[in-house]
Amino acid sequence: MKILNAKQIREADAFTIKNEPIASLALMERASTAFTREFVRLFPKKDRTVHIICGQGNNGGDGLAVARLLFAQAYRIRLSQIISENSTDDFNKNLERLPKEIPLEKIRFATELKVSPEEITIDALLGSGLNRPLEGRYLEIAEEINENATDTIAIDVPTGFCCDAPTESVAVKATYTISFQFPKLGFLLPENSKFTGKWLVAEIGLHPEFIEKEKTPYTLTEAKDIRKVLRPREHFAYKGDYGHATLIAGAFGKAGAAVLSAKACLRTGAGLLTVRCPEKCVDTLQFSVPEAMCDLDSEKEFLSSLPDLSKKSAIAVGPGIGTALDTQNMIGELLRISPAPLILDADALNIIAMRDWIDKIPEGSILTPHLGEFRRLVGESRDGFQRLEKLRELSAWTKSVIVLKGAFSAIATPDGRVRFNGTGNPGMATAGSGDTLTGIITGLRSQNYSAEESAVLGVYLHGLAADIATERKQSYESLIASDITEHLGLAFQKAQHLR
Ligand SMILES: NC(=O)C1=CN([C@@H]2O[C@H](COP(=O)(O)OP(=O)(O)OC[C@H]3O[C@@H](n4cnc5c(N)ncnc54)[C@H](O)[C@@H]3O)[C@@H](O)[C@H]2O)[C@@H](O)CC1
Ligand SMILES: Nc1ncnc2c1ncn2[C@@H]1O[C@H](COP(=O)(O)OP(=O)(O)O)[C@@H](O)[C@H]1O
Ligand SMILES: [K+]
Repeated sequence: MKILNAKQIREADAFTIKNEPIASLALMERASTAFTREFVRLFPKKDRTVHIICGQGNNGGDGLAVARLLFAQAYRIRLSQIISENSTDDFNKNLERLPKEIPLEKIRFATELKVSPEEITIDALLGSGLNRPLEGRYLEIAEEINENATDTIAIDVPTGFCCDAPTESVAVKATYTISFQFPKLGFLLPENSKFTGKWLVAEIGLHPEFIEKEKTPYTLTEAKDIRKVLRPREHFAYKGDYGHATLIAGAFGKAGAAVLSAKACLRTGAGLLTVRCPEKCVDTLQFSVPEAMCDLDSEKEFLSSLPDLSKKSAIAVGPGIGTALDTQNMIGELLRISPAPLILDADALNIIAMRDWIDKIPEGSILTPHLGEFRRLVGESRDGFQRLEKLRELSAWTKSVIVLKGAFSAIATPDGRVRFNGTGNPGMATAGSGDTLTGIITGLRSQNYSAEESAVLGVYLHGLAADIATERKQSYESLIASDITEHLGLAFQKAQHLR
């Protein structure tokens, strides 16, 4: 799914109006109907008054149409119209169509607006037409909503929310945002979830030809993209067909990281797996993952040297390795001689940052930093937008795929594209879930998926498995990394659409 900026969305609206063709008023009706459908799903009970706060632009026009549509479904509605000098034609037409039974209050000063916690508040004040930070009356209204509303549902975007740049002033903090056709880039960045709340996208039938041809570096991966890339297992397959992966992982006290990665790698379908680990990790590994072979380092407690890496289909390094000097030197050697593209995670990334070795990363590798590791690699970012630019730069610089982990993990490729992932949940903010991801990506890379495919598929399946685990038997609180691996089977089935 493409992520377009506010200007492109305006152009998509205009193109649709001209070429479908459809009257702009009818398009507004379609958008409002789509919003109403989602709203009714979220709030099927009609026991609370719905207070709709409208500006006089097209976002306010949507608000008026939504008022009429909800009123027709027997919701109790009241409207506040924030009076300003101008109004759009479609706003005016929807005002004419508004049933007389709906109470409408004209608000000139912010102090006249009363927001009640007992009501459901719909924010239709400003949408994607925002062209400067909120100030004066609009700012006071946003503050009044934030202070007193309990459930605020934003039409398209919360008032004051900036789609494509940091939101620098006050904005409405919505409980839900029901957005039209496209997720907005800002929805995917961590500092903005306080404004959007939970967001969802309502399809409004903007012209497919426009969407097809419009260029953007940003997309959100959908189930159908995954299905296209996943390859079925061959009937006459032999384990050698699915590669021999190597995982360089573990240190004394951190054998668990190696175990989690190894299990996830095998559960993802690698033909063979060898884990290179310090001696003190071996028993734990062999006991917990008997399917994996172990290759012992000469050191007992930490890794100090490389195993034989010839004929390996994927080499992952990092989970639980620590940063001992010998381990640092081992990483230096690996970057120098690596015969196959690498998957670099955790302390391998920390070592690269400490030793200033970004230039040495072999082309075609996959890096999987979380926010902290990313900061160590490329320094502080002012905000999520600048961080995205740094992500794209790092990918181009290293000619590698970079997975910036978090909610909506972002996967950058050297050609400048960024693919966001929508599966996963906050239960995954738990020890070892990153180690599991490394295993999954390694398993895919080992089966000869490209670096980009492995990252996109891996992150998707990782999140999907966590979602299934949470839905079936865990809560966000109780989810642990092993649950993710245990549910990879169901994730594959769902992704392949067998169930
Ligand atoms: N045909 C279309 O273009 C469609 C538009 N739709 C709706 O229209 C919205 C966009 O409508 P508009 O472009 O009319 O804009 P808005 O309704 O978002 O804003 C109205 C006007 O407010 C002014 N404004 C901007 N920033 C301000 C600020 N900080 N303080 C005070 N005033 C400010 C601007 O002059 C802007 O044109 C979308 O978010 C969506 O809800 C939908 O109905 C779908 C179809
Ligand atoms: N709130 C969240 N929503 C979705 N996914 C999340 C969330 N928090 C963490 N994750 C995912 O969980 C994993 C955590 O990885 P990481 O921070 O490296 O954990 P660890 O170091 O403990 O293994 C990443 O894949 C990340 O995308
Ligand atoms: K709004």
